[in-house]
Amino acid sequence: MDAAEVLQTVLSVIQGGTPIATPSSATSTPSSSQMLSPQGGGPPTIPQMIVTLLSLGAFWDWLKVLLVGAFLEICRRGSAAVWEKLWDSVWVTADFEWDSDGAEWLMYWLSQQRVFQKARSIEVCTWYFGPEGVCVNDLGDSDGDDRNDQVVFLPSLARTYSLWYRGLYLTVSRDRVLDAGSPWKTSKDMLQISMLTRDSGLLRELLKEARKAYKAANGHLIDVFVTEGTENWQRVAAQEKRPMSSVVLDPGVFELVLEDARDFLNSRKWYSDRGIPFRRGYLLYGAPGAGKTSMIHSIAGELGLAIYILSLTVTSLNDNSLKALISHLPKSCILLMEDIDAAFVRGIARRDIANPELHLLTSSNDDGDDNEDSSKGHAGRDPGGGGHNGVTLSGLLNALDGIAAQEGRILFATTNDYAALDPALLRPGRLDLHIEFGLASKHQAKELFKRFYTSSDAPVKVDEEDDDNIEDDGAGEKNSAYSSRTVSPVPPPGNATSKLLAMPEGVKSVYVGMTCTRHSFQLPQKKAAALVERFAAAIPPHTFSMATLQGYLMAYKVRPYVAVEEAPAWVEKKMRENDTQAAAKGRGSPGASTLGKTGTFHDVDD
Ligand SMILES: Nc1ncnc2c1ncn2[C@@H]1O[C@H](COP(=O)(O)OP(=O)(O)OP(=O)(O)O)[C@@H](O)[C@H]1O
Repeated sequence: MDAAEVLQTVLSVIQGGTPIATPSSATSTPSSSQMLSPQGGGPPTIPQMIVTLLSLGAFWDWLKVLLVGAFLEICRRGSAAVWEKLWDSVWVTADFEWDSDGAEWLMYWLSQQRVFQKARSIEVCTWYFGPEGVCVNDLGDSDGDDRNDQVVFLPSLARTYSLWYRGLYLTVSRDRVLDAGSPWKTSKDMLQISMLTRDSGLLRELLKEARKAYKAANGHLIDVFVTEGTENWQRVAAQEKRPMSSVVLDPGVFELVLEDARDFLNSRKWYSDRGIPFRRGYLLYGAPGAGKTSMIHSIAGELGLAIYILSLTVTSLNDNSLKALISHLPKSCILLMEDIDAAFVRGIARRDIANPELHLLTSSNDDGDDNEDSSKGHAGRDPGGGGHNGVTLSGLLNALDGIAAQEGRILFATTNDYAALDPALLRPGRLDLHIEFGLASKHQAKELFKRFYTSSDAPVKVDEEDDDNIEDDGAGEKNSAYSSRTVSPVPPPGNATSKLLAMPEGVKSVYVGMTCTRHSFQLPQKKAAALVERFAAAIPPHTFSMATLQGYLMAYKVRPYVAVEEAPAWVEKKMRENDTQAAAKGRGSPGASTLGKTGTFHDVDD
């Protein structure tokens, strides 16, 4: 009986009929079909079929093939598993997403390794420098200052680099894999590092070393994050730390905030012992251009904290995403909400969108005292001229101090309009310390002047002798054609600075703003002291913002004498402008450049 016959028999049995007779079965002596047929001529029973199958020689051949195949497959899989186990036992491997911090540290570490510097296959990138640009190299033919000349060397895709670390064999590879988490089936790059050792602690050591080297290289920078999508943070920049001395405030203000924040960061246990949420909030309010943002930047540098900037006016933001964003903050960081009043005026919905019939947003889903706070003085305030997002005041309050709010974060909120803020937001626990920033005081004007002309990293050398040649009335400087608004089209000859500003004869100066030809100017101490006093005397206190004064001095970057000389005229002109503006707007009396009602400032420029 051949295989076709057996198959036919089996099929007919399955179909419940009698076996189909084949020509061979019709002619031959008792065939399989006959054997399978019960004596009564009905369909064969299952035991009969089994007996028949076992009696077939081909069946045993098939069985042998099957068993050998199964055995070989088991061996293959077993050996693969054993090999994998063996491999795992001698290698320690770690995978990093390409845009993760770990990958960044390792990339920096790798960029310092000779093997990588000498690698013969490498990806050269001229547009991606990484958020910190720490892996940036120049090609050796420039001083490296020009970003256009710089490149970054990345490991090539799907290539493995081998090197030695503390005498251990190490491989690094970069691969592109399918992003399992992405609904769009996008791919992502992964950095894999494997070390030939059984001690996973060594990989941790390597990571620590890479992080330390990276941080050391970044010691002068602070990380700045913004929201990515609506629930995640993305690092967008690493900015140079701003020296504390560059923010000129009245004595003690900067120190007060800095020490308070420092003290807070060191008091985690104190807070937890007393069951107080470990969070601190500062509100910096006052005149535009008074140094609020500058101070936050500088404090972040002093404390070594990253800044997370959250704009409440983003239209895609809602209560849930706000909560998610705040709960995704790291343990210690600065959360910056700039112009928080703008959120109230333009973006934030003061009605609870879940309960639109509520005219005033109450915090019944928050905690008790907000009810009372929220109802003070803000009823009927128009939520603003459109652009609403889904953030409600209670959503904001919850996000700031609800259960999910991150512990250890420092919140800095800034506003130019203190009165626009809801009292619920201002209460201790949310914004604990409110610091007012006024227009420039005499002290600030003096310090700003000193900062311009007496301290600089790369001063233009002016020795006493040269300096003495500059007449104190600034006549020498006056002709230097170095000014923001009055530029002589054809500068007087023989002046190095002026040459750079030279324009073809007959062509009028067409620009306003500041030109920059020399980096800085350094006055000798004794001259500086005298000029500082004269400058401060010319500037009326609490009349101009620091940004305005800075703008003025920028126009006289290398002409301190003229800056002092022309200050009274400039002040007069500015005051006049301001009066005209105030009169035009019909808001306030002439000279309304000074502090208005509490918390609201008007600068002559603003
Ligand atoms: N107190 C200050 N000391 C030094 N520079 C200052 C000071 N205030 C303002 N400036 C300068 O003015 C410019 C604007 O400052 P900054 O952005 O810090 O002001 P702000 O108070 O945050 O303004 P706004 O409320 O409009 O955001 C910056 O270039 C900064 O260097």
